[in-house]
Amino acid sequence: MAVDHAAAEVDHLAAERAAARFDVEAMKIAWAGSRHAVDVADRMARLVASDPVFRKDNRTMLSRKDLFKDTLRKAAHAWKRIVELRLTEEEASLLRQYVDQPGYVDLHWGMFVPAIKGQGTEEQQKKWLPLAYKFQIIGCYAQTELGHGSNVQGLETTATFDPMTDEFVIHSPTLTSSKWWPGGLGKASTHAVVYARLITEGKDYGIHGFIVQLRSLEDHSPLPGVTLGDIGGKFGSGAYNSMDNGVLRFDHVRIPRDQMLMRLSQVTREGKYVQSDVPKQLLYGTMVYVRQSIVADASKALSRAVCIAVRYSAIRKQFGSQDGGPETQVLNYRTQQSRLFPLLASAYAFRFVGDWLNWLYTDVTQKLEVKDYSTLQEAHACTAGLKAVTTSATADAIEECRKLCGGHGYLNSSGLPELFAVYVPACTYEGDNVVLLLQVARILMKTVSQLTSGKQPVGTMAYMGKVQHLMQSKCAVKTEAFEARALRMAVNCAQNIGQASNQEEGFYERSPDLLEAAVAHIQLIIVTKFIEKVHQDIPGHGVKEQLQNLCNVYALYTLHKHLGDFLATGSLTPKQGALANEQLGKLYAQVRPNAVALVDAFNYTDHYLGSVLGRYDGNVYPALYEEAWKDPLNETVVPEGYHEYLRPLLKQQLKLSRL
Ligand SMILES: CCCCC/C=C\C/C=C\C/C=C\C/C=C\C/C=C\C=C\C(=O)SCCNC(=O)CCNC(=O)[C@H](O)C(C)(C)COP(=O)(O)OP(=O)(O)OC[C@H]1O[C@@H](n2cnc3c(N)ncnc32)[C@H](O)[C@@H]1OP(=O)(O)O
Ligand SMILES: Cc1cc2nc3c(=O)[nH]c(=O)nc-3n(C[C@H](O)[C@H](O)[C@H](O)COP(=O)(O)OP(=O)(O)OC[C@H]3O[C@@H](n4cnc5c(N)ncnc54)[C@H](O)[C@@H]3O)c2cc1C
Repeated sequence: MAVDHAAAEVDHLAAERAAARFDVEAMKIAWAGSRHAVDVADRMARLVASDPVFRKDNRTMLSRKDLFKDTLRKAAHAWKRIVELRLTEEEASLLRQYVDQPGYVDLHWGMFVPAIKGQGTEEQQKKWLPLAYKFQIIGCYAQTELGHGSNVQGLETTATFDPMTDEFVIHSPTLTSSKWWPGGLGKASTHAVVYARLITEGKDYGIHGFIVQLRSLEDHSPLPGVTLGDIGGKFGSGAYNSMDNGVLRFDHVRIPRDQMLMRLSQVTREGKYVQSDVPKQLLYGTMVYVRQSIVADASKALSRAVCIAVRYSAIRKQFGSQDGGPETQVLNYRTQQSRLFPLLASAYAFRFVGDWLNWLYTDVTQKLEVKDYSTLQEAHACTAGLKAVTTSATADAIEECRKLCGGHGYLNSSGLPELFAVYVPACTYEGDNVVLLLQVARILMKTVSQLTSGKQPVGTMAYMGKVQHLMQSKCAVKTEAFEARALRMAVNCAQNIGQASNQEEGFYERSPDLLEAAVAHIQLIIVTKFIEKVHQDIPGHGVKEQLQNLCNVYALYTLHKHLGDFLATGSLTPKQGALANEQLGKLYAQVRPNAVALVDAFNYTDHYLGSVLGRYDGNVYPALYEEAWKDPLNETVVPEGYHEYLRPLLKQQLKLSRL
């Protein structure tokens, strides 16, 4: 008798859900932050999922041109819906998230507008922001050049003030000064915030931001002196190829003086350079803003991958039980759990540290408004470090989820290849992760060097003030071990650098160790913020217990993975390390019955997940089968090319065999 495997799989997920030991609806609130956040996200996700224009299941099969046009169409339709439905800023930004297709609007709202807000004077904001808010202009963020991305001070584009005409002359003096990479620049943007070296009265004052019009508002053609286009196809099918990352060159393009962003410094009518009393690092403010939002995005991308892998692992069965009973769900294999559950825990960890980082960013912004710059360094270290650690971990985790889904994970219809391809550049954009971790390391070294002078470190570095205690004690397996590991690694680096003939040389020589010290410091922050979260009042049956479990999984898994650091610094004994590993196995057993419900709590629609393996109803096999037939290759039974290339070959073989 034929067994309906599909129906059996569907029942499997229902059984998993019934076995969960906590209130999923309450967990949705803990994940999203509030009842309101759940409701509004739910509404926007469904709005997108039910609109045929936002269909995306065919995306990996489109040509680059069709994909780009599809992105323009989706962006225009999204804007139409936002206006028609009078959506709030919160709703509109969620709607764009669920459309889930990188495009020029991301840079317009995500960098162009924030750059003007952060670096423009009130007058400049009054002039430019209304135009941007109504999409009467489209903007991008043109910083990186062909020759320099990480080294912002090395950019070569010039903005030379001409006092005769009260204008800046924007120029690309070399090939390597061509702007290269800005998203939205290639085909869509009419304007850009361009970063260039300001030259006035014959002196180079370094990098500053300028608003430059690139294309005609009449017919979209490039303005005189402007050469621009797309930089070409990128990694993976679909994925980030919907974005028109661009190249841009200027040939002595003139802009009015008041298009220099003048909040941080000004050039007077006479050409005098005037520095405001604000730190010049505020020029990097837009990057800080985006880095904090990238941490929140890491938890979104990671939770999507984990949701797919957990649901599919509950459906997928391989090998029978020893007594010839039913086959085993792969989710029951201890190895599957030890690879998957730390990723599930990381998704929650990144979500909560992302919320905290958002709070920190808001707090710093408010302080800046009253000219309090005391937390600027903390904001830089936390955004740079958390961006680096969470994006690297997420990129690795998406690939691990693909492997956890076996062969089917490699199909585009699993959603994982595209998620990986679209996500991996997060390790590079908004600051290469190594470059950012070295920034954290510099701040750690500065903090260590100030310990002897009695200056008490603050914020996330405060634990370093307990130097006497942390350098000596053996630690119990909890936060203190993370503190001791991070501090001892930093102090070791500082001591080694101190022995070098000069500090810069020492830093350069020790940079691989410094990277690890920075990672240890950032992991301490993630663990600490997760612990703080679970100490809060969290309503809902069993929710707090589940989060406590996941917090322990995250901490112990991190400890297990970096046991070498803990042992080498004497922060733990080998026996404690072994006990921690034992405990981890027990925790996985507690996560197991709740795993499907824990990913349901992300509340993702099937449209947003975009994966036949991660479907909410678990009906994986019919969906995989159906999806295969949609491939353009299956439009004809006999493939195109048969008559040119297969038939002659086959005929020739036939003739040969007859000889
Ligand atoms: C199809 C399916 C869809 C699925 C979708 C799924 C998921 C999608 C997920 C995510 C997508 C989400 C968002 C996408 C977002 C973005 C992508 C698009 C755009 C990307 C844009 C960009 O990349 S823009 C360009 C970014 N460029 C960089 O980041 C450059 C990095 N370099 C630097 O920042 C600097 O050069 C530097 C910091 C490394 C060094 O600078 P320098 O001036 O040389 O400084 P010093 O090192 O000498 O330091 C001097 C002092 O300044 C302090 N400091 C440095 N930076 C800052 C700062 N930002 N804030 C405050 N202070 C800073 C530093 O500490 C020093 O201080 P001291 O003097 O006290 O020591
Ligand atoms: C998808 C995507 C979108 C982007 N969008 C934009 C945008 O909208 N606007 C924009 O302006 N830019 C954008 N960028 C550019 C991006 O910000 C840069 O690529 C990024 O900052 C890295 O700089 P780079 O390419 O110069 O790398 P490089 O610095 O050349 O890195 C190459 C290697 O050198 C290493 N390295 C560099 N410096 C050091 C150091 N001091 N110590 C040790 N190792 C080092 C790096 O770790 C890396 O391994 C985008 C990039 C991508 C991939």
